[in-house]
Parts: sequence; structure tokens; C-alpha cells
Amino acid sequence: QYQKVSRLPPGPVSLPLIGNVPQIVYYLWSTGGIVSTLDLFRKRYGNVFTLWLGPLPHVSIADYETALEVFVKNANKYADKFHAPLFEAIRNDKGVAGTNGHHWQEMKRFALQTFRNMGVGKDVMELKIIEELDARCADIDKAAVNGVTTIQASDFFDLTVGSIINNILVGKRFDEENKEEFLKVKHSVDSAIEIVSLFDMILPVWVLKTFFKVHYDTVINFNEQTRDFVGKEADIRDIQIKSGEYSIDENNIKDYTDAFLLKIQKDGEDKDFNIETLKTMIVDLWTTGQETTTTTLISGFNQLLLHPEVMDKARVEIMEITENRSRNLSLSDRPKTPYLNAMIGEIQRHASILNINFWRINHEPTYMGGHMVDSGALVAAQLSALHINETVFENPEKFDPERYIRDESLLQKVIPFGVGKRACLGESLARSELYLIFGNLLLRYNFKPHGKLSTADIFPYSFAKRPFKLEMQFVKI
Ligand code: HEM
Repeated sequence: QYQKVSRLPPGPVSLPLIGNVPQIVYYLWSTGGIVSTLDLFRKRYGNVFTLWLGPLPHVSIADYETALEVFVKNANKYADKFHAPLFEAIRNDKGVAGTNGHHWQEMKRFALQTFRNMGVGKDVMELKIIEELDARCADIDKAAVNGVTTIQASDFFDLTVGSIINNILVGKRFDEENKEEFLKVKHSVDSAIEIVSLFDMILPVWVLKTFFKVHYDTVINFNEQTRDFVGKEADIRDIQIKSGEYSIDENNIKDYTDAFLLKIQKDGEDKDFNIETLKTMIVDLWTTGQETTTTTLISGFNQLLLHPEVMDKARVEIMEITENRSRNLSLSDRPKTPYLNAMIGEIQRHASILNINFWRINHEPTYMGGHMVDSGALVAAQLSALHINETVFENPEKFDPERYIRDESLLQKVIPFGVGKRACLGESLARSELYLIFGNLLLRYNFKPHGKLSTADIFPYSFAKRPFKLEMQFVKI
């Protein structure tokens, strides 16, 4: 153990087999969460430190410069993720989020290309996002009493974001007819994500199955329900095509499913492109494309309600740009809205939705931030810890969009989508959604809290943060 430790960045004293599990459990309990534990280790051992989760060394990078040096400058070396055994089992080595190598590369390239062709980040997608927002706002206005509507934020944003991604993937939005079914599936996804912890990321499936059966079953059920709900659309479309009921118009690709099936029609099924992979891809993109954006929106509105002066300042800026709301705010306005951009950057820094980022496999001995890192170690840029590194973000606990106005280059150091080869596939879509939803909602409504606001992280022990219960009032402007 001593020899192994000498070939890794510093960290707390570790024991053979159990590694640092006792210290980690103690600090999780005493500091109150994963992010505060990572922050404590960073302050004690420096920006690059090692924690042994059982017999496996995990190297955490908690500063922007080193993350860039490792994952961007040496991008090809860190394309392979360490996949939690549980997720490998449910994804069956298919899809984009839980695979490596040739299959992952093909799936990512095809999804990025399809999103681009469908206009993500451009006018076409902007129209779809605004259409969705209009539909949701019509519901809000219909339910208003004296111009005020009180809602549960999670249902509002789940429906908005869920409908956008569902439309992109399988060409269907959620309306009065199917929204209850969607919300039921979504609530089950929520309860599964809430219980996924640091230990689910490392424990073998048989341990989870034997000793944490209820826990294991919840995750399996979530996967099956999502696959049934959204994956079945691929089967339906395939059957319709085969029976001649539906044909794909090559010049007017309706959704991701159309693009994928067209590729199969042209090149035939192979081990990467087939109906089963299509279903897994839809589930992968559907899951990753919702929770993340919804959590950011809810966490953001919670911050805006705690800091109404920020909301007012952003509104003044966008009122001016849109000439007193004579039109919607558009993606092309981005260069002219420095305060709104700063506000969203600060929301994303604060939200840092993954308590723990995904680990990459270090295949050969190398140096990171001046420390030797042996082959076989797992390495991750810990985005949540990096975003509260006080050497980069002064007074990190403060919600302060002005910090990016004082220093424009600081905004680049907010990296909520990760960096390098395994960075977020939906970054462009998510950035468009956040800009258009925050911006246009601020143009249409004022927001007031209804009940208690949260000042602390919710679910500080789970792998990802979860949107908390936030009740808020939409007050028509
Ligand atoms: C605010 C919204 C979002 C945030 C903050 C976010 C954040 C992230 C992060 C931190 C990662 C992991 C990066 C790493 O491993 O270093 C990731 C991966 C991923 N994200 Fe997102 N994401 C968001 C929205 C989306 C959307 C809208 C989609 C899909 C349409 C999406 C699809 C994915 C996929 C497929 C991966 C895995 C990529 C791979 O393994 O190569 N995300 N995201």
C-alpha cells in the first residue's frame, strides 16, 4: 500500500482493502455532504488529491487549470470512463453515457451531428423552445387569480424541459392528454436518482442485489419504466415504417428517431446501429437531458427568489434589449446581455448539479498538477469542488453575478458541462434552454416565494443534486 501511495497525489492515510472509507464516512457525516468533504480534502492536500474507495485509488482534480491540462490538452488519453457496475448492467454496454471505445464514439458523433442538423443552438430549435414555453405560460395564465399563479416549480420545469427533449427525440410534446403519465414516470426517475450514492458507483452488482435489495430494485424499476415509456416509441416507429404507415422524409428529419432509423435503412443494422441501441440511446438522452436542466432551473429560481435584486437587474437589461418586451428574447441577443449571461453562469456555478463527477481511467503513468499518477488510478475533475475553490472564486458561498462583470475571464472557469472528450453532449441544447427560459420568463413575470426557500444543498449525499420542493408565484407583469 505504501508503495502504491507513493505513486499517487497526496491524500489521507489509507489502509489495504478498505482504503479511506472510514475517513470518508466520518467526514461525510461531520461536514454534512460530499461537496464539503471534497472541499476539506482539497484544502488539506491541495488541488489534486487521492482518495481510496476500497482498493481503488480515485484522484480528484479541484482546480480549473489542472482540469484543463489533463482533460483538454491530453483529451485522447482520458476518453474512457469508469462505469459503475450497476449502470453497466442496466445499459448492457450500449448507448453513450455508459460505454467506451468505438461504440461510444459512434453514438456520440451521430447524436451531436443529428442535434446540429436539427438546428440545436440555432433559430429552428429556438422556435421549439419558445413554443414550449408559450404553452406552459398559457397554463399559468389560465390558472391565475388576480394575475398571480402559485405552482410547484418541479412540475412546471419538468414539463417544459421534458417536453422539449421528448419532442427532439421522438417527436412528441407533453400536453393535457399525456402529461400525467409523463409526470408519473418522472417522479419514479426522481426517487431513483435521489438514492444513488457514492457507494452505488463502486459496489459490484451482486453486493447491491444481496445486501441492498430495495435500493437495487428501485434503480432497476426506474430504468425499466423509462425504457417502456420512451423507448417503446422506437419500436412503434419501426413497425409503422415496416407496415408502410410511416415513411421518413430525408429532407425533413422530424426527430432523432427518424435520423437513426434512416441510417439503419440506408446502411442496414450493425452492432452499433440497431433498434436495441436506438432504444438505449433514447433513454440515455431522455434521462441526461432532463434532470440536469430542470435541477439548474429550480436551483436558479431559488437563488433569484433569495436575491430579488439580481432578478430586477437582469430584467432591466433584457427589457431594454427587447425594447420593452416588443419581442421575445432570442439566442442572438446573447452578446448584448452581459448581466443575464453572468446571472446564468453564477446559477450554474452554485447549482453544480453533480456532487461527484464521472471517473476516467488513467491508462498509463503520468503527471497531473506536478504529481505522479500511476496507471489504473481513476481520475475526475470534481466540478462541484472546483466551483467553490476560493483561489478562483472569491467568497465562493456568495451568490454574486457581478464577479463576472468585474472579471470577464472568470465566466470561462465555470465549467458545469465538464471538459474534454466526455464533456456533456447536450451542452448547446442546455445553454439555449437556460438562456431562453430564464430570460423570457423574467420578461413575462415577476416571481415571489410561496413558503420556505432553501439556502442549503438538498441531497448532499447523493451522486447528483436533486431539485428541491420549491413553491413559487408567477406574477404577470
Ligand atoms: C444544465 C444542463 C446540463 C448540465 C449541467 C449537464 C452536465 C453534464 C456533465 C457534468 C456531464 C459529465 C461530464 C464529465 O464526465 O466530465 C454530462 C454528460 C452528459 N450529458 Fe449533460 N448536462 C446538461 C444537459 C444535458 C442535456 C440537455 C443532454 C442531452 C440532450 C445531456 C446529455 C449528456 C450526455 C449524453 C452525457 C454523457 C456524455 C459522454 O459520456 O460522452 N446533458 N452532462
